[in-house]
Amino acid sequence: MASAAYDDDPFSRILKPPQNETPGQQRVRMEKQQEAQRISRQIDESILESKKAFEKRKKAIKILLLGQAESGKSTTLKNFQLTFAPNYFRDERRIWKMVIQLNLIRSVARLLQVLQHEWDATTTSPPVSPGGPLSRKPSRPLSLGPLTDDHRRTQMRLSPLLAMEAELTRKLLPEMQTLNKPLQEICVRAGSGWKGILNRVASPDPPMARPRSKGGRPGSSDGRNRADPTAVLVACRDDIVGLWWDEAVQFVLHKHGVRLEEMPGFFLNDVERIATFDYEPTDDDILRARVRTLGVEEHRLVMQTGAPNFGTEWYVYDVGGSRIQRHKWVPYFDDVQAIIFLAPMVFNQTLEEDSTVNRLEDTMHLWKDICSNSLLANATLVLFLNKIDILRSTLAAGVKLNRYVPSYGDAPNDVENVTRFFKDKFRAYHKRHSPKYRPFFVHETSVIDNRTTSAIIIGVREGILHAHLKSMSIL
Ligand SMILES: Nc1nc2c(ncn2[C@@H]2O[C@H](COP(=O)(O)OP(=O)(O)OP(=O)(O)O)[C@@H](O)[C@H]2O)c(=O)[nH]1
Ligand SMILES: [Mg+2]
Repeated sequence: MASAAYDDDPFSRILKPPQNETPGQQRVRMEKQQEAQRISRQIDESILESKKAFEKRKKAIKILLLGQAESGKSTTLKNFQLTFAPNYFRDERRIWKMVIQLNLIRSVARLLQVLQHEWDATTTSPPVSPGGPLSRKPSRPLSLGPLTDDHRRTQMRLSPLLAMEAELTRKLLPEMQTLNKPLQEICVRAGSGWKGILNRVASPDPPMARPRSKGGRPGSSDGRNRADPTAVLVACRDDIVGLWWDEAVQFVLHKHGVRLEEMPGFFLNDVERIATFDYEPTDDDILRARVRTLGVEEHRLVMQTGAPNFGTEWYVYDVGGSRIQRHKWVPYFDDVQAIIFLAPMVFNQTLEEDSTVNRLEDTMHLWKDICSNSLLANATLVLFLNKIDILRSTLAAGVKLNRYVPSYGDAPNDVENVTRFFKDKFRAYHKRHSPKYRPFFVHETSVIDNRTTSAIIIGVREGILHAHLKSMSIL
């Protein structure tokens, strides 16, 4: 009977013990069978786990941060992290310290570049001397412009900083060597483990490198240890401070229309605090640090509130905003509940990737595309009119909006009127181009200010949760 059953069932035939099996062979066969069963159970369990994770993820709320490059997407993500996990950056300060140092070095490099342009341009111009701390000493000018040979000497003393920038960028971003463009920003490819790389490069300062006194020059005879950005920055601190606050230098920057304070990752006002051996970035510093995003990064956040089993898990997707990055956004469109769109209120600048396109014009086009996209028809759109602080300082500096946007006409050139003007424009596009009705949510933000941004984010979270529950007919 047993033999007939084995012959009928193909599985049983496979498992059928061979004829004349010895007890030893039987033991080995049984052990193999048990091992096979254990592996099969393991596979079943992992399939179940993945299914559970998939279901959980389907229930999770997904937010996509969109907007052009430098609009403030990654900074908004940092605000989410700080709002829902106040100690988020505690263990990352060393990494951010290096980013901030590189941001600072980049500003110095840009400053020196402008001075060089001035030297190149003024060799035949009549001298202009607005004076200033560096130009008070009598010295023979090398050029006929406002800059003296004191400025030249400072420029030469700062050259180790530039060498350091090139060296660090090479270490951090080997792929950028091929681009070979001067003054490039630090950028990170999503999922490249960039924090790990930075952590390895940002080795702690050796104890022997600490100065005996403030501003000492340790590490080598002139203190400019080529491998340590902290030591080089400390050694260059007084020169950077002197140059940045020098009246002649400010005059040249103004003359060339360069507002370094509007550059991403601007830390020149904080050199005395940052260029020290004991510097540790604050959360505010980290919010202002600039790292360009390439690709799409997924960040999981777990929140304390929400309906039981619902609304506690959020995924925030941070994307690269430059034009060549935007096609990578689309695969995320059909699975998100909400978009936070960052529209920087910078009306007098052009895109870095295309200097013929005004930033605000690009933002308006992008907003129109997002509003009209049918894959996003059910998503809640939240608009952040960001960089309000920069708008304020631009208007205060006397820059007229109607020079860039003639339709603004003769309305007052102040923050209140300008903001209202843009709000109305964005609202009109939203109404006209959305495939079906949806409410218009807008906030004026300056996402480098965590206190006000946190309050906005908490409100946005409630709004998104509410809309999501409603769409699932839970409310
Ligand atoms: N002053 C000011 N600076 C801001 C504001 N929002 C962002 N920034 C700064 O602008 C720079 C660019 O911000 P990011 O958040 O990196 O921009 P992004 O949209 O992620 O840019 P990509 O990654 O290139 O797409 C950073 O140095 C920020 O600190 C703001 O409201 N005011
Ligand atoms: Mg970014």
